[in-house]
Amino acid sequence: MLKQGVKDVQESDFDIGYVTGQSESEYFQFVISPEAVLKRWEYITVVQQGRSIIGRVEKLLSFSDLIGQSIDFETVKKLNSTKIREIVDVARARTVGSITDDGRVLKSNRELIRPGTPVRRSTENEMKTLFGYSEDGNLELGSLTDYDNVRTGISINGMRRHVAIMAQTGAGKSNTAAVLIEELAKAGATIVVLDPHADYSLMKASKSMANITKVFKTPMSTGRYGTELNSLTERFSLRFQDLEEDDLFNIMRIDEQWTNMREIVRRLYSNIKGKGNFEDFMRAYESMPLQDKSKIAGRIALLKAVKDIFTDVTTPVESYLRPGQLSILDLSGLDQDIISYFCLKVLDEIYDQKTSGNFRYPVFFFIEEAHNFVGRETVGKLPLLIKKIAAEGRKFGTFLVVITQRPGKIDQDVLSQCNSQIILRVTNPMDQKAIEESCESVSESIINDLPSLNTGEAVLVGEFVRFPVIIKVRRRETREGGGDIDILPLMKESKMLREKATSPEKNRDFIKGLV
Ligand SMILES: Nc1ncnc2c1ncn2[C@@H]1O[C@H](COP(=O)(O)OP(=O)(O)OP(=O)(O)O)[C@@H](O)[C@H]1O
Repeated sequence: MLKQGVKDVQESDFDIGYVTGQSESEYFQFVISPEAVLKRWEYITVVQQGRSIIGRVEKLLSFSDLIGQSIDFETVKKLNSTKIREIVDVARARTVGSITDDGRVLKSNRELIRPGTPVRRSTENEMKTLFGYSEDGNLELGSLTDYDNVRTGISINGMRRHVAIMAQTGAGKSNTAAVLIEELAKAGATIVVLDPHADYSLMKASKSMANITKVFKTPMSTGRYGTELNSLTERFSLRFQDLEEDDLFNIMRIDEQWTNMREIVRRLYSNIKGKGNFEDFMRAYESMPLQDKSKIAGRIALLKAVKDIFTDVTTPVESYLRPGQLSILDLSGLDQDIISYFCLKVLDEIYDQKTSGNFRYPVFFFIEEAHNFVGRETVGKLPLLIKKIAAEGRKFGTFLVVITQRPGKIDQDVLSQCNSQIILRVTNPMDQKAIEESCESVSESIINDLPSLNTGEAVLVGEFVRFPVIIKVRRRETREGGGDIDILPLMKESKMLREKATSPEKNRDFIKGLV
């Protein structure tokens, strides 16, 4: 940014303010030069004993002694027409870190910042030193907000802990998760994505990812695939005779209290288990006494509705767990019980491979809509397994990336096991509270920033960054599966169809038909 009237000189060369009032090592305030235009979240520097201390502007205030709260309209008008200028602009900044004169980066500042110390805008180089991205051991996620040239990211080593991606709907969660998947995949990670709305399946359609991606879907998938991609997907299937009784109860939604129903199904299945397929099961059902048949008829209908997912083989773990492979499980079109059953199978098989040492490479599980898999009140084997992975998984090189639009609804133990967070816009106070309570490194000031983030802007906090930082996440390179629909042209089209259908000619024809 150039100072007015001074050509070719960066404004960062000038003092734009002076530290005033009471300051601490973490916070300080400064009076702003009337010529300077400063925005929230800009970075500023004070130099003390050869060390550059970088701060982030968190609050901007403007004061006037003359134009006080009870002043009337006419007086303000008169004052405005005079040359009297006594307004004072003040900024409050939080220190982020400091850079020593030999270029070392220090995480915190322990020195007092004295009143009267000059303040200047931070230079791009200082920003790059503090937040910059270097090829080695980093994943580039975007650039520093308002500093497009400062590419920034997270440390791969920081990914040795679980990560939470949280945002309200439409704030850019899926795009952020896709960027993280792309970056991890480039670095050679083995990734498994549980994708309830087929938001990620189109990653397979991108040149850069096509060879390393496998999309598994069921015949019930409602994902928006093109014909060319459809042929590249693989079928995910289950062998009916491999189901446990509990699995069958879950699929047929027979809760524990329905003991009679459970007993009938148990009897029916005990003759088939391990041997007979879905058709055998249905034949056995048809030959049951009418009294028993009618008791479970509704539940049989539920099972019939998902019969297409059953074949004679269960998709083997080797097909979705391969070094460096991105496996996307398209779970669209299935209801939550079946989704949970599928995911339990997949996670259980993979975790088994990891804990037994059969698969050496780090595995990242991306769980979209995680509050539906491991909610505060969700019970069952799947939430138990996810909680186990959250508690112990990292010892075996198994890492979770939980993605949710309802942080307040996800199991709080799982959330608190995530040592790094990517938080996009969140305005719901309950969700903000849940984030603040479960995430150690999230401060009140970060929570206050969340509602004002633009789409795609994210706060990164925790183990994978040196300092909490607000970035603009880059757009995903791969195609979106579930982005916002452009409704305007569709509404125009439906209006046209409506007009056509209700045109005077149509009406005339209709009335003619009546007489
Ligand atoms: N970093 C970004 N820059 C520009 N546009 C973005 C960015 N991230 C997301 N968008 C756009 O914002 C819209 C919503 O993004 P996205 O689907 O990622 O949000 P979401 O939080 O996952 O929403 P939902 O909960 O509805 O799935 C999309 O149209 C997407 O293209």
